[in-house]
Amino acid sequence: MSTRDLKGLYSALLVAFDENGNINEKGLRQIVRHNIDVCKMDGLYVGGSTGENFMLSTEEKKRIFEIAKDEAKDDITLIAQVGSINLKESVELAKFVTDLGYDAISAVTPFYYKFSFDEIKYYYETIIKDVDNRMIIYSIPFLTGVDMSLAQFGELFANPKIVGVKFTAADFYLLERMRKTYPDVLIFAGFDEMLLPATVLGVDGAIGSTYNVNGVRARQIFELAKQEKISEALEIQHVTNDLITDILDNGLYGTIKLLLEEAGVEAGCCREPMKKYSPEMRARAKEIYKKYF
Ligand SMILES: CC(=O)N[C@@H]([C@@H](O)[C@H](O)[C@H](O)CO)[C@@H](O)CC(=O)C(=O)O
Repeated sequence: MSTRDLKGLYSALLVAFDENGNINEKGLRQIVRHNIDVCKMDGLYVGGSTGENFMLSTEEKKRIFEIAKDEAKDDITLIAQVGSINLKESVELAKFVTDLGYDAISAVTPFYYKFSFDEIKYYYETIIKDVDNRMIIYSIPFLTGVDMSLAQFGELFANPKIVGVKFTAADFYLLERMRKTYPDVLIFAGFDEMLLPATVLGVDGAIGSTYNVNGVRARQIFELAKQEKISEALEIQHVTNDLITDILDNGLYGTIKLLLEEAGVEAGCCREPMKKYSPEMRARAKEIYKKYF
């Protein structure tokens, strides 16, 4: 099992697709390199929401895990998101990425059906049971509808292989309670627009989509906040949030890919049913790039 320190800043890795929705390997490798060489990320979170993962087949997910590992080698920390409501698939992927040498696995809370907490607990324990690896819970209630309480998180953390949580929520009361109650658990902030307040509350790192292009500013916010230079960090969070607002208005993942294209990275298209880029969307992305980079 990898003993690598998991703390730090991670890009939630984007995946380049061609016009037909197939993985563009060359583009994907370029995105990985850009995150390492330009954005200076500590790690990559592969197979998350940003990776359009829930629209992919098992074989495509495996190929993406292979390409990301092959390109990144051991240069940065790699976390693989293997969660799915097909538990057998998650178990298979957890073994696959552990054999590839991923430093940790992560799994989104099972969604769509209203699973009970006992079922959710069973899901995590089953995924992690037969692999020599560490698990980060991926909690994103606004997309999954799964809200867990402080005590329920605690029940999951009681398993020594469940070492952390990716907390994509704006519930800062719960975040503060979690930090105080479980001081040894790794907490990763999931909303890039709230990186500063999350860092003030003591998160160990962050995982985000916009870090694929805005990693340098994210690093400044994170480091300044840890040094308690709050007003300086806030200035950068303000610029970052202007950028994120512009990105969200123009279409989240597509716009980040178009910004990468402006930076010379072949980031490609999004997977259907996400929409194709219109000429207006492309033009707006060029303006956003000029304004912020
Ligand atoms: C739904 C979503 O995309 N959330 C992003 C955020 O980085 C988000 O895009 C950003 O804060 C803008 O709202 C991450 O939490 C998701 C993520 O890390 C992932 O790809 O799994």
